[in-house]
Amino acid sequence: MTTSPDDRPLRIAVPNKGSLSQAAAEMLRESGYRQRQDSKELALVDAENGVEFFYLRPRDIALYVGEGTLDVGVTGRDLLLDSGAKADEVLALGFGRSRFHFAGPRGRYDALGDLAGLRIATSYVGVVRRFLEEHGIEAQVVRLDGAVETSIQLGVADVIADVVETGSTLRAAGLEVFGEVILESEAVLITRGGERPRGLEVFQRRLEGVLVARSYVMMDYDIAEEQVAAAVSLTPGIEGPTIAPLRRDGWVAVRAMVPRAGSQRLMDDLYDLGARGILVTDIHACRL
Ligand SMILES: Nc1ncnc2c1ncn2[C@@H]1O[C@H](COP(=O)(O)OP(=O)(O)OP(=O)(O)O)[C@@H](O)[C@H]1O
Ligand SMILES: O=P(O)(O)OC[C@H]1O[C@H](OP(=O)(O)OP(=O)(O)O)[C@H](O)[C@@H]1O
Ligand SMILES: [Mg+2]
Repeated sequence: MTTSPDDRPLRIAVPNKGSLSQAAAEMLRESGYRQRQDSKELALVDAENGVEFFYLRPRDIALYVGEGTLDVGVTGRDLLLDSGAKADEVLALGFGRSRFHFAGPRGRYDALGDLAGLRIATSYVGVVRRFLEEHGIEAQVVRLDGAVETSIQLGVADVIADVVETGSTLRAAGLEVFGEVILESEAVLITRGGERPRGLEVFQRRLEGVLVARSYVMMDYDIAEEQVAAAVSLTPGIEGPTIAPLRRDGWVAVRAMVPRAGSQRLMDDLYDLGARGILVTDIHACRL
């Protein structure tokens, strides 16, 4: 049972809005937890699984967890770093990926050195100030809540530092990135610095199970015994493939988990080796 020392549920902060909220709820559902039906619900108890979810602004989540008010949370790595909260990343969750970049009017700037003395608009003041300090760059940081791309056109800033996913917002504003990537972000599971609250282990294992189930598939095929060694080297599985006898003499059935990426190519290679009846099925959940 996922409970804390005093037997209260594990208290989990989940994004209530924005880019991370839907994917976070989906991942939690796939992990077997109840999720809210209505986006107005602020909290939800899943007594059967010993957890309680609090739906909060992703930007605030690291603060709640850092203060110890909530045990764990799902937020963006960039938001965690920006907050300066005493919370640590314990698991990368593979969704909400983005890059954090400086950008300016197309063709005007091309290196970090160009930033000296400029006004930089951003919603991520903590991340930007730290970056400037680490690189010994003196520039003015202008804090905005959002739509930072428009700030240059309106004369509030010379450049911006913002989240870039597809790049289409930048293009539409006539901007382009320059300099190196400031950071690569994705949704992460966080806990209070150095702490492993009771109940975290089960919660984390469930999320890890979803990550594996998403990135692996189950592959089954039949093959002649003399080709088994070659085939198994292509599909070594996790602990080792299952090999079972077939009714057909001299043939066996092989079953192994393989990475989803490249699984079509693997099927081609197995077919060329003589494997037949090659089947790929999704994994819905697992514990390795
Ligand atoms: N296209 C994107 N735009 C903004 N944030 C993104 C995007 N893709 C991923 N993210 C990540 O989502 C997190 C920001 O979430 P947040 O909900 O605060 O912003 P938002 O999606 O801009 O929401 P809002 O509707 O409040 O503007 C960050 O971790 C960020 O890296
Ligand atoms: O590279 P893209 O795929 O275009 O995505 C990045 C854009 O999306 C976010 O803005 P959002 O729509 O959240 O608006 P906001 O700036 O008001 O938060 C982010 O701040 C960028 O502007
Ligand atoms: Mg936004």
